[in-house]
Amino acid sequence: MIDVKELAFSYKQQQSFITDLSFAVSPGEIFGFLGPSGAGKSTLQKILCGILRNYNGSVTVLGQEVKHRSKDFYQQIGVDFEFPNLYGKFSGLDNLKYFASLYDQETLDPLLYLERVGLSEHKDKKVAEYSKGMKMRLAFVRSILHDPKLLFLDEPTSGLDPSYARTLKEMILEQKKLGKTIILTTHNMHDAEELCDRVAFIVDGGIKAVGTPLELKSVKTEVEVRYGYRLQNQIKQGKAMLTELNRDERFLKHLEEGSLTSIHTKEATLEDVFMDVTGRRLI
Ligand SMILES: Nc1ncnc2c1ncn2[C@@H]1O[C@H](COP(=O)(O)OP(=O)(O)OP(=O)(O)O)[C@@H](O)[C@H]1O
Repeated sequence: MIDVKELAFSYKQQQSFITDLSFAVSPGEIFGFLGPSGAGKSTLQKILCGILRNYNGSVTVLGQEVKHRSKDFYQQIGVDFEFPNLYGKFSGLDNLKYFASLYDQETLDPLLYLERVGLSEHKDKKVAEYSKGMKMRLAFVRSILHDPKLLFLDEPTSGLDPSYARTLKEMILEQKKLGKTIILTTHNMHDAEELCDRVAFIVDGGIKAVGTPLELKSVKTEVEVRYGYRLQNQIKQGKAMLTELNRDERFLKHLEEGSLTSIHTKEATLEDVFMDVTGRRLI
């Protein structure tokens, strides 16, 4: 679906921002770009969807070199970038009707999808009067309206209230079930873990690691154990590395005496691994 080989890209102010980058995305995958602000996630997305064309190397998307994409390329991809480009003087429904009219193929029913993202009652309101979250939900619907094979989503849930963030995540997973390929940009490790089949760690315009969230986390083998125990009518807490628990005298004593009150492991998060691999925090 996407095949990037030896990609190189410079901004005027930032020469050689991307150098020698190669990766591939299979059909039906949700592939995440995870990285902090300024890492190059949006730049990569803009290259993949044909907005930035002055790159070197090869970027094949849907079988086409994006630099020389054909006219029907945009019929097959959907784009939802962070700052939605919507028409403020049109209503939400009219925005969707207008975008639907740009496509050759039949589109989804705008009313049905406005309802799903909680915008039915605001469908006739001018988009200029929408809140940021309302615009984001509308922009998401716009990106899937023409039933594209490939979706580019840039922070689709950032800043949404939890219930709409959940709705959008369910709709993203629904798109995957329909066989769509999705490139999802995020700096939220929870979203990356919940939604992505594979995740690429992006820093300084490069990919520092790629894998499933489980594979990436399994690199970090040091697991900490925290346990609670009862001592003179008080609950105290102890900790040890899992590999050293069998030599932790306090733990063994309370285990034998039956005075342990809790045990839990603190497993590595994607953010822990991200910091280990890249030396950077996600935010
Ligand atoms: N049009 C541009 N001209 C020059 N430099 C740019 C341009 N757009 C982005 N950059 C620079 O390229 C780098 C990567 O930016 P990019 O927007 O791709 O990062 P990002 O990972 O998407 O960040 P965020 O999470 O904040 O959106 C940054 O240093 C940014 O300043």
